[in-house]
Amino acid sequence: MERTNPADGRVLRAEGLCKSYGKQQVLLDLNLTIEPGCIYGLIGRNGAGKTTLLSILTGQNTMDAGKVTYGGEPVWENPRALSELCFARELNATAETAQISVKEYLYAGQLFCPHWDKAMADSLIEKFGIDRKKRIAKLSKGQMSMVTITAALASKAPITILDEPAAGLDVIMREKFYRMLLEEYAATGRTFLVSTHIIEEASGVFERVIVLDEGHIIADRPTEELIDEFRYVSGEKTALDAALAGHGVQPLQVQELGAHKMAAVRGDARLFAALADDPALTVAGMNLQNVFVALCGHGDEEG
Ligand SMILES: Nc1ncnc2c1ncn2[C@@H]1O[C@H](COP(=O)(O)OP(=O)(O)OP(=O)(O)O)[C@@H](O)[C@H]1O
Repeated sequence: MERTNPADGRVLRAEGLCKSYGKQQVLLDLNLTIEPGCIYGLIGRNGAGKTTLLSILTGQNTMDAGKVTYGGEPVWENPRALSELCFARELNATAETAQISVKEYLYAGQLFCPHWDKAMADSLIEKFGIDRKKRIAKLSKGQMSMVTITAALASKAPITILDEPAAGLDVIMREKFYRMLLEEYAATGRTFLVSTHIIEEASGVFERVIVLDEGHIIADRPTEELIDEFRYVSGEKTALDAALAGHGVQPLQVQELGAHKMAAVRGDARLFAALADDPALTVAGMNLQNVFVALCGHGDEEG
């Protein structure tokens, strides 16, 4: 299939990014590289700074320190760089754009996005069954998500960023959305950066996952490689504690049920093989959601 709109090797890069709102520091000396031709997932807890990061990457928000470049050029107030980047924000009834109709919203997309694919926008809106004369404010939450997704896909921007695109969608529409994303990616090689809280569902779509926690990126890895660094190890409490201490392992997260204990452990194949060799222990794989909870669930332990 023809790849119509690749980023031609141009990289979106954030270096030393710092951002505060008043006294609240949200991003702390953050570095990130978005390579062309990849689907990235951005995950982080509520308030971790995902939207702030995405808006700074696309020149829609200021930073206090650091720089963001695309193809080596600063992004801020740079029409050439910005024309290659699409940031599809979540719509809501109070957004500035909420009083215009779907048709007007998509027309604005056409004016702002030089690679806009009108036929694709029309076909998606039709497929989603959305009345284009309706004002955005009068759409359901799911329909607002569909309009955002339509604009993101039809923008044909080499780097397309979607902030919580699946939030308002039911499970069937979410599956459909990820299928459309994969099809578009296969056809064009465009880069997508997608933030989501519905982690497990999206994990198969993300080639690479970026975890944002307390202003820092704590993981930026191919999804499978990241998942493979973690295991649940369980067994009788004293046997588990002794084994972990023997290997010098500090568990990330523990759950106890009576004399039984389960620990989320980060390590390598050698450690996991050694733990699996212990007849008193059981070693099991984790999924991306489990890994996220182990990495970012600090401070929320029960008891
Ligand atoms: N314009 C603003 N003025 C003041 N504080 C802000 C502003 N925008 C965001 N914040 C604060 O910055 C922090 C990060 O917000 P942000 O929206 O970037 O997080 P997020 O990871 O996208 O969160 P969520 O997953 O809940 O949408 C939050 O504590 C938020 O209250």
